[in-house]
Amino acid sequence: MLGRADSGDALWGEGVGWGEAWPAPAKLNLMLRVVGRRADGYHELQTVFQLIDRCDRLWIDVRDDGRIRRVGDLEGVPEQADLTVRAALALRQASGCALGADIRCEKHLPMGGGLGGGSSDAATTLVALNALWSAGLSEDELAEIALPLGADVPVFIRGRAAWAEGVGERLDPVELPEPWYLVLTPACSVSTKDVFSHPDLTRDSKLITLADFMHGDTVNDCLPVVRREYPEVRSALGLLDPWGGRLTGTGACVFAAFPSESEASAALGRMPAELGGFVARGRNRSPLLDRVAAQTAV
Ligand SMILES: C[C@@](CO)(OP(=O)(O)O)[C@H](O)COP(=O)(O)OP(=O)(O)OC[C@H]1O[C@@H](n2ccc(N)nc2=O)[C@H](O)[C@@H]1O
Ligand SMILES: Nc1ncnc2c1ncn2[C@@H]1O[C@H](COP(=O)(O)OP(=O)(O)O)[C@@H](O)[C@H]1O
Repeated sequence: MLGRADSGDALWGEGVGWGEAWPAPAKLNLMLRVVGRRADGYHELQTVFQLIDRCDRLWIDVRDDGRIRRVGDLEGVPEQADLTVRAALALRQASGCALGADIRCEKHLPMGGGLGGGSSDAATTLVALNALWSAGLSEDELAEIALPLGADVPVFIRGRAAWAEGVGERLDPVELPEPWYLVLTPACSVSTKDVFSHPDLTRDSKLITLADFMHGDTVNDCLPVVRREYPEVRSALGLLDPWGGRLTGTGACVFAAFPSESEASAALGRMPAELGGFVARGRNRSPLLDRVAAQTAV
């Protein structure tokens, strides 16, 4: 888990030189309703995704020998289970490309935090390799390959803040305010699978509209279960009470919105020193879209 003292904060914005890195931004779920369950066990959701300017960074070298390799380790994730490797294999299969890749991922996003880091790494790998291999797949085709890798991967392929339905594959871009967020990263990892299989999870929320959300309906149906099962999340949320703290996805991260960076930073400064957290800006457009445009212009 990365704390606030992390010197390698990966943000994007004015004056940030990306070099050869491919950004993989985090997301927040600004609300999340569980509105049904499909025959295959997956849950139907309504959610609003917004990107934030906190990113993992990937470096990818094309190989001529067709091998796909992860460079470096990721604690608890074997190479063949790594979503970057699985994404590259899926793209190679779908495109029939004979090339390979060495993939290095510099993690800045906590795993199992509800920030979608692994999903974003997978999406960035798909988008980057589609360009680097000149595979020529469309955005729709990439989104189709993305979904079996994880319900959250398509939104990172599209790279836009979105109103989402289904399991997250039906996406409508939305223009939202772009506040500053204080994100707290409790020292625990929440399993998405465990939350969705919990007997007490609400699974029949009524459908709402984008207008309802805009008027302040920001319920997260996973919250009661996560708050009960994970004391670290419960206490982090309590700390954000004065600013209306929310859970992102199935957690473990919690967040609150502020009108300015200085107010968000001041609130972070009031948090216990041992609790990890960071300040990031909400974004409606992913830096990945600019990075791929720069690549294809070369
Ligand atoms: C809940 C959300 C909201 O954005 O975020 P996270 O908190 O995980 O970041 C996502 O829908 C998560 O997407 P993702 O993390 O890609 O989940 P997946 O790997 O596809 O699913 C992990 C497991 O959770 C369950 N699952 C997931 C999504 C869903 N709509 N219904 C489910 O029942 C399934 O048991 C699945 O095997
Ligand atoms: N490159 C990767 N980065 C992060 N997690 C990965 C990666 N590859 C596989 N995983 C697995 O995916 C799980 C979910 O990761 P992540 O997307 O970061 O969390 P969340 O779905 O809660 O937002 C991790 O706990 C890990 O086991």
